[in-house]
Order: sequence, then structure tokens, then C-alpha cells
Amino acid sequence: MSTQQPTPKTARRITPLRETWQQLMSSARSRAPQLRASLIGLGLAAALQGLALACLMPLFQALIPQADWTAAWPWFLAMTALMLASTAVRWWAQGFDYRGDMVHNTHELRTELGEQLRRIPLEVLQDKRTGAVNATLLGNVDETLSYILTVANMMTTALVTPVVVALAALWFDWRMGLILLLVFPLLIPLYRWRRPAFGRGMRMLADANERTSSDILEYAQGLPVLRSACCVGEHAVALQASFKHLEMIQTIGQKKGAKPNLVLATVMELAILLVVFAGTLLVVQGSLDVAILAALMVIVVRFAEPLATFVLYAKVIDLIEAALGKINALLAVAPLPQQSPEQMPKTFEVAFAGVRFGYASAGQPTLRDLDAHLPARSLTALVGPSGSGKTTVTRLLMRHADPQAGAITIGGVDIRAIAPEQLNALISVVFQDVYLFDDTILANIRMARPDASDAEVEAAARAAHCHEFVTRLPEGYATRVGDIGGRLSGGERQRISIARAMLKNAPIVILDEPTAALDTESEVAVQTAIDALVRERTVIVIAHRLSTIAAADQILVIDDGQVVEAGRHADLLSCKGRYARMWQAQQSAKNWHARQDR
Ligand SMILES: Nc1ncnc2c1ncn2[C@@H]1O[C@H](COP(=O)(O)OP(=O)(O)OP(=O)(O)O)[C@@H](O)[C@H]1O
Repeated sequence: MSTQQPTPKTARRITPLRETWQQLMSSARSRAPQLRASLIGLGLAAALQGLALACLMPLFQALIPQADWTAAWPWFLAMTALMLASTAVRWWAQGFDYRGDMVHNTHELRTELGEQLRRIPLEVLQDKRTGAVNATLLGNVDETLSYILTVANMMTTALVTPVVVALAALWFDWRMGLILLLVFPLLIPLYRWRRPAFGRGMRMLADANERTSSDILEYAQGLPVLRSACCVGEHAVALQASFKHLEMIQTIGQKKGAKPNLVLATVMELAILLVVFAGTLLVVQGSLDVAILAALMVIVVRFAEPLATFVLYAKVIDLIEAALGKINALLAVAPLPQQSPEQMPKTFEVAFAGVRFGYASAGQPTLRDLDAHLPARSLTALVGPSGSGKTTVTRLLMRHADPQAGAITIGGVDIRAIAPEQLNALISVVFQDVYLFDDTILANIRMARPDASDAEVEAAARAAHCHEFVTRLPEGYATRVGDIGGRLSGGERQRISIARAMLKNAPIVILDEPTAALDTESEVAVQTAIDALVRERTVIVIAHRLSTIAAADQILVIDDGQVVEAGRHADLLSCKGRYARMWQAQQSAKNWHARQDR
């Protein structure tokens, strides 16, 4: 069964506005009816405003040349009523923002994206840079919903209002109405001409923002390593290059945005001149009422500015579209399929049968028909050259991804039939790099089992040989990890992670070279803690230093994604195969170091 979940790429085509509308409604989630009503309300407000302005024509007719109050006041009243109605509808429609619907909507979308992060296969997530995920959850969500009403308000005022006035003008003078109706459609070809470039520009900008966000995050997180490796400068140059790239994209965007805007502004000026010229000609000929021309002048000048900046608003629509694309791409990643009925294993031996697996981004399969049997309550060590697939074996057991062929079982149950939370509960992992959250030591241990009492946390900490150094900290278990920063040694951090595993009390334990980076003293302390942890459990150890796994119940030598040798340390040595050569090589290196130290 193929379970590779490709990450959908942001669509590269120009999305029709109807599709943008649908996407927008779907991203508005539970507030879609409110958003739809608000957007329709803004259209209605703009139409009412158009009708109100159209009242200027009969009003001016009543006042020019002789002011006739009796004829004028009904129009004045109508205009006032329409303006008030337009304002009231606009106030109501903008309520999506000020009543808190928009903020609720962004919260809802962010929560859903957060839940999606929990569901999507970890292999897919590992392919994404942290900054990119951060940009989607923060920036893209805000970009989608925060500006929508402001833009919709501007666009309806720029488009709907003039069209309504032009239609009304047909009633008073069909020629002027026609000229106005011909002038406004000028916008459409111009908009269609520029939109693809805007769309591309906005997607490039979204990508560049995402890249810069990831680069900044990685630079900040990697500063300690970069400083120790004396390459802060080089990476600062790389970060600067990322800023430069962003600047370039923004510059292109500005150029692309500024020019059509100027063209449109110029076209609008010319259009006003055309209306004045045609109107004046008709007035001079005596076939147009000067009052109508005067009213139209007031109205057209009123439109000129919103119309001239219309293309600029269209740019924001493209920004919204690019953000929607990123959000939808993340939401579209399907979780790994679950087999039914769900089952819970009763025993905890682990078996890999004909497992074939390749990472989506790699051309070659990483595991090739791998078979292995790990008896319950035994310790199995995975050894082999770097890149041979040891970590991948453990990742598949934790279901970061599913194999393309074969099956992995726990107690005879296919792990695809075990509910994800239950599978998580069955396995504890102790990695070489321990991630501690910026919280108290107590909370950091307790996250393995949130319902554990303080006493249970302390018991796990004692068993993992943490209690002594934790009680020496300024506030003991209540000490915040962030407050003591780097004061915890590698071995101490490692023991906290072992305490987590102790507290979790899972029947299967994965140890991913937990002592590899430790000095001898820390290693002894951590090894003692590990010995306590692994008792009576099914344990998988990834080890490079073969001396640490000489006592394993079973050693699996993995090479090029296959188990090439299996057995106990002594048996494998006597076979004089791959393991024996690796052992020899490590012993020689050790002896060489010992001679150098003398
Ligand atoms: N997320 C990934 N995407 C694509 N390829 C990957 C990914 N993770 C690992 N690989 C590749 O899969 C192969 C096996 O990697 P794996 O980490 O399982 O090896 P390993 O034996 O644990 O290596 P090491 O001992 O160096 O940790 C390597 O070629 C590696 O580059």
C-alpha cells in the first residue's frame, strides 16, 4: 500500500475570482455565513451610495438655473435617506471585523492548522522548514482574513458605485450614461492584463517571506553551533542573501504594481476629460442640460481616486489568494490511512516483514525488503554504516510514514490497525538530542504522562538518576528550563528525557544513540539510568560504538536498507563477517587513541 503523501504545491495558475470567493468562504469556516453576508452588504452599501449620488442629477436640475426648493427638497431627502442607508449597511457589514468574527475566524483556522500538524505524517512535516510552517500559521492566516473587508469595501466602492451611477445617468441622458458605461469597462482589460503578473508576484513574495522566515529561525537557533564552528559570518552572509532575495522580490512587486497603477490613474484622468469634453459639446449644442453635466462632474471626480487605485486593491486579492494557497496546501495533506477494525496488541514483540520504504524526496528506496524479529522483553541493537537505514527503521515503527510494501507488527497486530494515540503510548524514545520545552523541569518530565502526580514524576526522576541534580537547582523541580538555559549538561538533559520515558512506562523503548555525545562520566550516569529504563521492555538501540551493545540479546547489522547479519555479539564475531570487520576497525581505532594518549 503506497502511503507517500505528496505535499500539494501552491497552484501556479491564476485562480478565477469565483474560485477565490469559494476558497475564501471555505477558509471562513464557521463564520462563512457572516462573511458572505458582510461582503454582500458591502456591495449593497456601494449600490445605495451610487443611487444617492445619482440623486445629484435631478437635484442640480431643480437648482440650476433657478433654485426651485419645492422641486429640490424631495431629491435632497431621497439622497440623504440613501446615504444614511448606505452608511448603516456599511457599518453593519464591517461588523465582521469589529464584532470579533474575523479574529474568531483566524483563531479557528489557526487551531485547525495546529490540529493538522498533529495529524499529518511526520515524514511530510520533517520535509517542511519550521519557519515555513510558522509563516503559514501566523502570516498566511492573518493575510487571508484581516484585510478582506477593507479590500472588499474599497473594491465595491470603486466598481459598484460608478456602475450604478452610470445606469442612473442613462435615465437622465442616455448619451452621457453610455459614455460613463464605456469608460468603466476600461478597467477590466487593464485588470486582466496585469492580474497574472500580480498573482505571480504575490506568490513569489509569499515564497520569499516563507524562506526568509525559515532562514531567520534557523540562524537564531543555530547561533551557538555557528559560533562554536566560527562560521557565524558565513551564515550571516547567507541570511543577508536571503534578505537580498526578499528585497529583490519586493522591488519587482513594486515595479509591477506601480506602473499599471500609474497607467490606470492616467486613463482615468483622460476618461474624466472625455466626459467633460463630450458633456461640454452637448451643452454647447443645446442638447444636454447644464445641470446634468455639473452633477456628473461632481460624481466623476468623486470616483476618479478609488478607480485609479483599483489595481492596487487587486494586488491585495492576489496576496490573499497566495496565502489561501499555502493554507489549503497544508490542510490538504492527508493523515496516514488507518486499518479497521482498530486493534490493541496484547504482547510486545516487534516484527518487520518484507518492509520496503523510500522517502518521497529520495529517488532510491532506503529500506529494501527488510525482515527482522525483535522478541518481547529483549534488547536488539541496530548497527551499520551511516545512512544504511537504522533511524528509518525506528521511524517506521513510530509510524512517521508507512512502508510502500511489507508490514510492521507489534504483538502480531499491524501498526496501521493501532490507533495513533495508542501506538504513541506503546513506544518511548530517547534521542541523542534532547528537546526540553521552556517550562519547569516538573512539566518537562510530566509531559510523558500529563495525569501523573508530583510523586510519580519524582519517582521517575529518581529512577532516571535526575533527582540529585534537580534538587540542587535554584527552585528544584519548579525551575524553568529557560531560566537556567545552558546550565544543564548533556548528560543531565539526557537523564530528564529518560525520566520522561520512565514515567511513560511504555512497553517498547527506542534508544537513538543516547550516550553518543556524552563524556565518560555522564555516559556512566546515563547508562545506569538506561539500564533501569530498559528492564523488562522490548528495546531497540541504535548504536555506532559497538562496545555499548556487546551484551545485546540480538544485533542486527543493517547495510543498504537490509539486514545482512543477525545474532549475538560473540556469534557475529565468530562469523568473521561485516560485524566482525566493524568491531575490528573500532578496536584498532581505540587502541590507536590509547597509544596517542600515552
Ligand atoms: N527525511 C528524509 N528525506 C529523504 N531522505 C532521507 C530522509 N531521512 C533520511 N534519509 C536518507 O535515508 C537514508 C537512511 O537514513 P537513516 O537516517 O535511516 O540512516 P542511519 O543508518 O540512521 O544513518 P546514521 O547512522 O548516520 O544516523 C540516508 O541516505 C538518508 O540520507
